Amino acid sequence: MPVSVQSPTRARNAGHRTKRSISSVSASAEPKPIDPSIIHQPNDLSSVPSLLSAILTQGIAAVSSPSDDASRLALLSSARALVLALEKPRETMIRQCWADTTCFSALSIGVDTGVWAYLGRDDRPKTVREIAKHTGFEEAYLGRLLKHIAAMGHIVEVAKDEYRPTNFCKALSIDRLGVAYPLFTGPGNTGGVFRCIASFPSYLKSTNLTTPTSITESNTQFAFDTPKNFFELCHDPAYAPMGAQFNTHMGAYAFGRPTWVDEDFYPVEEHLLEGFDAKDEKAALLVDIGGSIGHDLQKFRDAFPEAKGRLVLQDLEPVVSQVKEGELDGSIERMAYDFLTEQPVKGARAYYMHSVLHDWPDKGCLPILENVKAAMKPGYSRLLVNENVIPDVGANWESTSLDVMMSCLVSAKERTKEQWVQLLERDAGLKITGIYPVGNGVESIIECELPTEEYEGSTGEGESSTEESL
Ligand SMILES: C[S@@+](CC[C@H](N)C(=O)[O-])C[C@H]1O[C@@H](n2cnc3c(N)ncnc32)[C@H](O)[C@@H]1O
Repeated sequence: MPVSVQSPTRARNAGHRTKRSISSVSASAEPKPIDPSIIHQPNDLSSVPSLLSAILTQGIAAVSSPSDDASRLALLSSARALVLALEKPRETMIRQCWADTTCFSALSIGVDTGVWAYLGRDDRPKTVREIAKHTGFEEAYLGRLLKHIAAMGHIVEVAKDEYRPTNFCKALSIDRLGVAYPLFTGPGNTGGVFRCIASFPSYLKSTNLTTPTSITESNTQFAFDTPKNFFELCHDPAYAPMGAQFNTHMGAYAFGRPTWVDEDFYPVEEHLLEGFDAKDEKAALLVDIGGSIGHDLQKFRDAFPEAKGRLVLQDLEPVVSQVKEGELDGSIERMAYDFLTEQPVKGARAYYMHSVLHDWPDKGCLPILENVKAAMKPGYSRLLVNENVIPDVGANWESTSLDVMMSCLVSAKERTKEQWVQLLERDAGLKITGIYPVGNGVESIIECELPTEEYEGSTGEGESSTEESL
């Protein structure tokens, strides 16, 4: 039975009501309750005509030049907006609360049990009976799960109890992509990353709705009732294989996205290769700090196979030991290293950190930056911070979701340009020499050096010609 809750303001004012006439109610009066009939109205019917016309134009551009990903992304954004505009609030709520969550669970079960690997191994439609036989599922229940996945559009129902894979379903059988699902649902009954997401509203209330900044009392510690932070938890054998899944997931995150070694992104040749001091054969060209299982260094090696100098992958021991022999180019050194301790590789041409500082609140970043600074050679070494620079207006959902995720898991954040200038220049005492963006929702390269004596502070304006798109 619905319970009517009187707001504290209304309760306080009730005794004075007789002193105020209805006509004296002004803009400052309490707003009227929302009319419940809006539940039956589409979310934003008025924007449908303009979205349809944008979709027509963007659709023609995307189809006529399939290699132009910007057109496809613009079309996708309008198509998503159209769905939301047409949906009624009840439909959005049921989709988000029932359909998306159960679909996620079913996808995760399918990854775990090899359903997608079997269905997606070729384009031939397969019966529920056949898939059940190959995966050990009870046929009747698998049929129910597949019906839901088909209703959500991820597989195609070609006949009763018979399905064809989509491109997405096939991709789920690739470990790097599929592993995100069991990472979020968690090993055993631990609840994985979802446990943190589910506890976040209560955690925020417990902190009086303030920005999460505590490294020792983050939402992960609250959710799992542990003193361990997210990364320590990942490496706790009780939660295996969460750590390995997380590292693999990080490799997939960058799948198909622009990378800093692409042409027209960061001037690798001019800023790193030229001027590299190759006289000392032990000289390091690039040190990837918190580099996970080496995907970024491998991309660098693929792009610059002839580049001289050491390429050093640094991460915590359980992470670097996850890299199997032959997985990375033989020239990439693996080094177990805790970045809260002294940096052992001195005077490298470049130190690189990708999605590392976003894991830490400002006060947690400072010791990490101090250790890099102490190893940098003045006038020679560069620090390349590969991170989102959130625009003040019009942020992309990939980066905003990551921002909330960071606050939820590790009390950290994605940063705006102003916040990067504050952290890297004013707090850590580095000099930002350029910010190189490549597109909204994709990490930029923030290039830093040790400040020279003449340096009197900078606005963080970079050399990049596309700086204004930040
Ligand atoms: C979000 S991941 C980014 C990984 C990689 N740079 C990338 O972009 O895919 C952060 C990395 O920092 C590593 N890390 C966390 N604490 C660390 C520490 N104290 N010392 C070294 N690495 C650490 C984690 O193991 C993880 O690989």
